Amino acid sequence: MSALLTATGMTIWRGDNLLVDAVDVCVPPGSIVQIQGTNGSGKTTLLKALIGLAEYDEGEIYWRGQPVRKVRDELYASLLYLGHRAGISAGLTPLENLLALCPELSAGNQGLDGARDGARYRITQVLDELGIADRIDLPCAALSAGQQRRISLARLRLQSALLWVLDEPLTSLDANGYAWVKAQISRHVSAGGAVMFTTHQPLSFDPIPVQTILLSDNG
Ligand SMILES: Nc1ncnc2c1ncn2[C@@H]1O[C@H](COP(=O)(O)OP(=O)(O)OP(=O)(O)O)[C@@H](O)[C@H]1O
Repeated sequence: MSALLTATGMTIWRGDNLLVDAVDVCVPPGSIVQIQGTNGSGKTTLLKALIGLAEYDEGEIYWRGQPVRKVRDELYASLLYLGHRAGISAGLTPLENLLALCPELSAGNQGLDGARDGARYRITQVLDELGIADRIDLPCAALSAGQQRRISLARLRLQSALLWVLDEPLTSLDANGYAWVKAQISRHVSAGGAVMFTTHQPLSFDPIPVQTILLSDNG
């Protein structure tokens, strides 16, 4: 099956540092790609460059075989990106944050009680899986770092997207959270989706193979 995202010769300088040196990337449907490296090795920079959120010096990026600059909207329509930070508003509740972050839930008929109740029901179910359903109406500022991370990760169950791009998705999580994220990734790729993420440590998803892009300290 043809690849979703591919890139050839990705080269990224930051100041005098060659962070990423002629790296090739291929993300087919049903695959897991991990970008691994130490602190400061360029993982986030490469991940963001691949989806148009950071500049790069050399390389070609393609979405489904088309130069990405011509089909960027198609890439974004198929993308779920979770950044390094939780990306939620501290003054809003988990429910409010997730309604805002999940277009499928917030679009259209939020003025109608039935639609709002349906969205709340779906969000409550996912937060229950994550062990934080009882926090649904508290301001996120009152939640721990790991709980805030879980709010952000709930999007993996609430949004529908072919390609997940996750920057250090296991940050701040305990063993249960870690297992939940791994299960979501396995489920997604088993259903034909693809996942690309950054990590400090290599992760295993047996029996699903993982492709590793290893960045060295200075690219
Ligand atoms: N806009 C920029 N200008 C100058 N240096 C930058 C810029 N962006 C990133 N860097 C540098 O590039 C290096 C790589 O940063 P990056 O965030 O990609 O690393 P990382 O591998 O994701 O690190 P960590 O594991 O700590 O999150 C760092 O030394 C950082 O300071």
